[in-house]
Amino acid sequence: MLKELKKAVYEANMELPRRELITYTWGNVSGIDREKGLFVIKPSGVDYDKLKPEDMVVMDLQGNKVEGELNPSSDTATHLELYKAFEGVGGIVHTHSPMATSWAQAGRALPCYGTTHADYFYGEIPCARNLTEEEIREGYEKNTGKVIIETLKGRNPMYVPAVLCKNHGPFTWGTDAANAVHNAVVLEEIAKMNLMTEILNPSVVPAPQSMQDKHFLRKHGPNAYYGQNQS
Ligand SMILES: O=C(CO)[C@@H](O)[C@H](O)COP(=O)(O)O
Repeated sequence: MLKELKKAVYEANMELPRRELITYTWGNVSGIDREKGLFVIKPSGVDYDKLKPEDMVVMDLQGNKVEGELNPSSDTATHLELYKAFEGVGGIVHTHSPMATSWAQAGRALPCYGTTHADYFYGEIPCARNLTEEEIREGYEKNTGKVIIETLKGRNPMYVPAVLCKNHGPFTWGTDAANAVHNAVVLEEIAKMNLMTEILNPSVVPAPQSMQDKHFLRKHGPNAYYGQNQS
């Protein structure tokens, strides 16, 4: 079942150590087939150098495992909440990438200081609040998803395909698993650049809105024209 999607999700997971976004098993990638109402996610706690495409776990949108020998990622319920809330999302990534996780631990949102950010994320990348004790007891991973959704209320999640979870780490998403990993790589680079920017200039302010609009909308807006798709 879903052999192609399992291969794509496996490849996306293997990109995390290749891009040095994870250490040991600190992360996970999933991808969804919305026509079948199923998604594929990395198994929990399996070393990446032992991972195989056939190890990927198939889940339904009620959170039931429908195929796979191994237990799904411990963050599966977070991925599921995001798939249910964000219709355009085809793939989701969670990592503990050092720089983005440092901003998350500091409880800081990532302001848009330049065009690198604006090419991928429209406006600041927010930091979600901590879960309450009750939310943790009720279901940590499910409510992590709900807090991410709450944090982006009123914003287009495909325009801001990332949220930092306070004291935890980043979640990113995209049109498919590979695109979600691409956004995770860019997020880590932005986190690095933002830290150095603030060290070089503690009074730095976000890039002008007109610059942010141009850079984001030329690639992702309704009349995108970037690259080779210029009329
Ligand atoms: O956020 C966490 C732990 O804090 C998880 O992302 C783990 O680091 C990866 O868990 P599995 O996907 O292997 O269950």
